[in-house]
Amino acid sequence: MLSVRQLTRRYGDITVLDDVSFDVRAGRITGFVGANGAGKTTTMRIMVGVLAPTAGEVLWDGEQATTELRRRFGYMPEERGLYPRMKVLDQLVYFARLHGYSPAAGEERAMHLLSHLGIDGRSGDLLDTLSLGNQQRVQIATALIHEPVALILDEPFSGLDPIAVESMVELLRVEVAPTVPLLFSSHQLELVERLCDDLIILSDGAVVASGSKDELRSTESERYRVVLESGDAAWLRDVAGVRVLDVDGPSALIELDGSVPADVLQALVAREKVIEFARSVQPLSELFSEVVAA
Ligand SMILES: Nc1ncnc2c1ncn2[C@@H]1O[C@H](COP(=O)(O)OP(=O)(O)OP(=O)(O)O)[C@@H](O)[C@H]1O
Repeated sequence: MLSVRQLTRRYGDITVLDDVSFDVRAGRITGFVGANGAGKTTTMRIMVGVLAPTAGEVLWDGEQATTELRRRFGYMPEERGLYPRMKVLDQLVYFARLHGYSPAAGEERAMHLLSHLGIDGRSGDLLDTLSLGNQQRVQIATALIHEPVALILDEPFSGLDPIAVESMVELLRVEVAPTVPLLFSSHQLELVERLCDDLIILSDGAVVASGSKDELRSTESERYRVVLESGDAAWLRDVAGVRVLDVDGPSALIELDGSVPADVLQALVAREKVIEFARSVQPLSELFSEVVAA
């Protein structure tokens, strides 16, 4: 498990990270979200060791992460850092060799990743002749080239078309061993919602929520979407144990303050025909606005 504890980072008088602690568990995909300037990149750079924290530490299975270990992390920086005038395969083999691969093993690994990403046909091309999306695929291949023990990806999906996103997601699912903690930042909340198991929400340099996606979305009281056959659902406001959050004609979003769902449903059908009574899961975008605005 990869963890950060009480990370603080200051630039002069400005504190951009303030006492940040969280865990990135192995075998789970952890999404890292927060508004522009919240401190995601700063945190990730500290985790891989390219930036020093003002205070706090990065732990691996509870012990301080060494430089040696962090060399085995895979990192996709926000500012993509490849050689534009070098051929795609040559640079992947170059990075593989920096990690101790032989030229043949490096080439094999590189071609394996490129073919997974659907760009093996471009292996002999100069990087800057590829589209931005394809350059990004090469960047992810670079992060994976040495079979990393942990993966930290800063906005890996930004600017990609849906097919490229799918091939990258598929590659991560297949290539990343279940023992590898994977943290990725993104502003695409629907994508984060679909992909991640765990979530960390950062706001103004502080963690405002963290945990499994399901835990974070389950509110104290249960929410249900109710659709009546006709009329106006506003009368639900008078039903005991029900708090109405939203009404739109015959449909309403309600919260049950500890009351038994079956009892509430019974009270509703006694009065009117109910077409739908279904548990409603809070979308991530709503959770995000709630915790960031709090
Ligand atoms: N070298 C620096 N000197 C001063 N301030 C900095 C420096 N680097 C980053 N910051 C500030 O730290 C804050 C956090 O920046 P960071 O890039 O970590 O945010 P982020 O969450 O990754 O944002 P984004 O989603 O826009 O990429 C910002 O206010 C930024 O201006």
